[in-house]
Amino acid sequence: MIPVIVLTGYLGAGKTSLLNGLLTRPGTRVGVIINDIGKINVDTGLITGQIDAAESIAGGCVCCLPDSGGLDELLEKLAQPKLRLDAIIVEASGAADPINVDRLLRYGNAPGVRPGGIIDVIDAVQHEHTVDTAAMAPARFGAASLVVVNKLDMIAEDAREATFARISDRVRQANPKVSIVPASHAAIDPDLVFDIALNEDPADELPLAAVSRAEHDHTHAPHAHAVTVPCPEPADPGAVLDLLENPPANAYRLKGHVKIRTGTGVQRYLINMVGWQPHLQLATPGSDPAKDALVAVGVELDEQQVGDVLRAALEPSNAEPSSQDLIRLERRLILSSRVADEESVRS
Ligand SMILES: Nc1nc2c(ncn2[C@@H]2O[C@H](COP(=O)(O)OP(=O)(O)OP(=O)(O)O)[C@@H](O)[C@H]2O)c(=O)[nH]1
Repeated sequence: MIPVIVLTGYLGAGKTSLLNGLLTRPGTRVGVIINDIGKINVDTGLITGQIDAAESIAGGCVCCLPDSGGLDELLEKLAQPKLRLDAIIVEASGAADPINVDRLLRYGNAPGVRPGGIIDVIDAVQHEHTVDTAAMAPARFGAASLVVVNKLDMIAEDAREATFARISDRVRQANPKVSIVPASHAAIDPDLVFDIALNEDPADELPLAAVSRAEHDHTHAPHAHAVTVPCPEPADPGAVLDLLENPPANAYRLKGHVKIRTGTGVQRYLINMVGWQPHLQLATPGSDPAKDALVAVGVELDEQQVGDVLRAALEPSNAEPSSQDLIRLERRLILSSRVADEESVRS
């Protein structure tokens, strides 16, 4: 399933800049949906990286669509196997409310896609005059999976750290567990957001990867780190679900194939968790059980601690799983296969 990553942020916060940064890393085939309200046109050159497929939602804000119909249609188009996309990025308009965008994605029905996180971009200079002006922290942060505090280059050097800390505190009032990264020119490490599939240019793509990789290495964006823990033997479903419900600090993503003991024997699953939103499906056909492993990706990961937490969750288990944990597993699979069913599962 293709992850759908949504960029939100107040007008001028740096969404297009962030998108451009993500697109400078060929190796991953990326589709883009622009919510232009007639303003941005993919052809104007504002988007400078390599896009493998593009669509646009014009004439209105994505979050004000009467239902997810419009967005679902575009996602379905981009999810066609012939496009071979690895990720779809939706740049919402500056007017879009992340809460509504989150609702659209959760209750959408586009086949072949899964949530890939909502990245909310904050303009560190204007934030407290535009978005965060009331006593309560803005509710919009509750829907974000990653918050990028941008334009820190425009803050005096001696005030930068304090500004980042102040804004982070406000964000955490609405969303205590969200990942927050500092940025200038909206530069974040693309590895944090999606998998960089290759370190070399694919034969049929523009041979730009080497150049842009070199550029990327000079952006000074905080680097994403990965911690990998192999899963050669079946683990207990309860332990794995506990991990997904309470992932280690700063682990923005968890992904990988794992073996889990179920009521009917051992089953292999593909796990994809982004910003505390877990997605579970049966293992990808053709994937090699000998390479099963779980990978945590994040900025400023405590590698030892994260490794210990993952190892504990993946501890080989010979015990029969409890019926309660099997129900939890089933429920998680249903929620992942059709997020729109969440309400019916709850009731
Ligand atoms: N100095 C500085 N300028 C920035 C930074 N990020 C973005 N900009 C500039 O701010 C302006 C707005 O950036 P965009 O990336 O277009 O912002 P946006 O959120 O896509 O804007 P809208 O689509 O109009 O809502 C552009 O001129 C960018 O070059 C930054 O971190 N530092």
